[in-house]
Amino acid sequence: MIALGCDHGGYELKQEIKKYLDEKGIEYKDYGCDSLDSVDYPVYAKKVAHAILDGECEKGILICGTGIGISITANKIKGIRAAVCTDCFTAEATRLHNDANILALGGRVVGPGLALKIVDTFLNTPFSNDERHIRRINQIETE
Ligand SMILES: O=C[C@H](O)[C@H](O)[C@H](O)COP(=O)(O)O
Repeated sequence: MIALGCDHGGYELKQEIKKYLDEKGIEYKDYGCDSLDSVDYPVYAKKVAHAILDGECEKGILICGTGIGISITANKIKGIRAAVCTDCFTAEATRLHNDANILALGGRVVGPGLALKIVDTFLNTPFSNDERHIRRINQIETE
């Protein structure tokens, strides 16, 4: 199950991502927002982060205008590793190396074509389980 969340700056891209996940038969839960009306991104970052930490969802996708505010918020929560990605290389690397559990996207930065490829890469790349990456992730968690 994938947790989705956005603010008004990410709403349109979230709709595209939902269509894509429907086509692929990937289950998701949408934690809002539900329109283009102006809202505060921390609300949705926290909902998605807690859905992952509570075990309701395995991974999350958060979208705001840039992906930055929403990822900063999510990364304040222990156990969350949110990565802003604007390309597929980074999306793959953050799964392999950082075991990122949230993909953050900028609805005002990436177009839907690229965004869907980034989503696909993020969701389909497993963590490497490499000892050096586990060691480093553990150092993040103990800070
Ligand atoms: O990092 C923050 C996000 O990009 C927000 O989506 C953005 O700040 C919203 O801006 P505005 O309220 O001007 O639409």
